[in-house]
Amino acid sequence: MTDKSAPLVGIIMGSKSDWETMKPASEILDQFEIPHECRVVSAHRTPQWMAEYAEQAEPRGLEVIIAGAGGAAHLPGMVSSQTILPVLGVPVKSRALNGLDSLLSIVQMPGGVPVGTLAIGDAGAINGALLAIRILANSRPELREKLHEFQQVQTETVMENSVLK
Ligand SMILES: Nc1c(C(=O)O)ncn1[C@@H]1O[C@H](COP(=O)(O)O)[C@@H](O)[C@H]1O
Repeated sequence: MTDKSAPLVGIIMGSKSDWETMKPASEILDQFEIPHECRVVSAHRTPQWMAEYAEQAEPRGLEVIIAGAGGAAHLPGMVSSQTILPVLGVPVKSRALNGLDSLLSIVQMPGGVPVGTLAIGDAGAINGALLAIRILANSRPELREKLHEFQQVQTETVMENSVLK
């Protein structure tokens, strides 16, 4: 029997300071009632834990990993190199370079080690969660239904507020 509460998505981030950016991803997954976990895992500061996390993710039943990191953001790529799960990278806005460093560190992967790179900041985190849900929805019709509803409500909300003057 499959455990309905076992996490399907792992949200990881290089530092606790990334939580504010990554929290909206967790909120979207909550909204869709997707079991997930949120952990600090760093390629730089906790390399062994990162390797363990990446290697164990698939056997533990995770299906997608969303990895947020800022600055020299090596976490998504290093995790991708040690798992066959889809890894979605969220560049966290850095103080020094506004997240451009994070974006470039995540996006420019060598061929053979894929990371799906999202936008800088919380929009990237939100879309990372929605992409994770779309991936899960490929084999879960009930999730596909929820995604249709989500899009419809979003469109209706924008249309209801479309007249500005
Ligand atoms: N980019 C990485 C990695 C990594 O890629 O492994 N580990 C931590 N960091 C980043 O360092 C920034 C500053 O971290 P602190 O706020 O803890 O100094 C964070 O945005 C984190 O993602």
